[in-house]
Amino acid sequence: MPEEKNFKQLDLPDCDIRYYPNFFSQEVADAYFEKLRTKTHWQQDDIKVFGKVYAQPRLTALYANNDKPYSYSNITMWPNVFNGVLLEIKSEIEKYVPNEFTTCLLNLYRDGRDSNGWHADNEKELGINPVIASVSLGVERMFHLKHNTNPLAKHKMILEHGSLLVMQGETQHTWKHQVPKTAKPVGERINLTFRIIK
Ligand SMILES: O=C(O)CCC(=O)C(=O)O
Ligand SMILES: [Fe+2]
Repeated sequence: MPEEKNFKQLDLPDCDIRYYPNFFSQEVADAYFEKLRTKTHWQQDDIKVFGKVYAQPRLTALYANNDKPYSYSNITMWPNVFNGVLLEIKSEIEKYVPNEFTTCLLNLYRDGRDSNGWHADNEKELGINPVIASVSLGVERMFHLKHNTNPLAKHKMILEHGSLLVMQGETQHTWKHQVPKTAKPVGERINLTFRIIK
């Protein structure tokens, strides 16, 4: 039997999104942040938007237990081999979200100018109705959700240090999400999204 932990099911149509506010304790989350900040092979890719090339407004890294690449927005990322801290986080998540995640995409938002624009994680290598388990470490940032066809269906929430957000079911087909820039002077945030790519 999978273990239970307190979560809030978001009351939104056509999706299945759960938020676990304190999935990791403050101490554990602090230690993960520090390790991932220094040990991750961060990269900054260029993205093409309407034919113009920009540096992606955040650093990223891909880790996996296989050699499958992940492609989005004209970028193809090749994975590093999972390290100890990512394997530890992955196995803790899998106790509550029964799945065998193969891959983790990491984002480092260096300050409030870094962001992640409106998108859905609907690349074909993720399969239909992917389960995406998203861990937040470091400063809190806003997370926005909007329905693809119903302009009244939208939501804004804060992703806290040590939290876990799970998006599953039809969510990636019916909703988009973003982490907007903020004018507030904020420090670094690391986000980990565990996914399955076979
Ligand atoms: O940083 C986040 O909370 C979201 C990241 C995200 O949506 C992604 O990497 O696909
Ligand atoms: Fe995403």
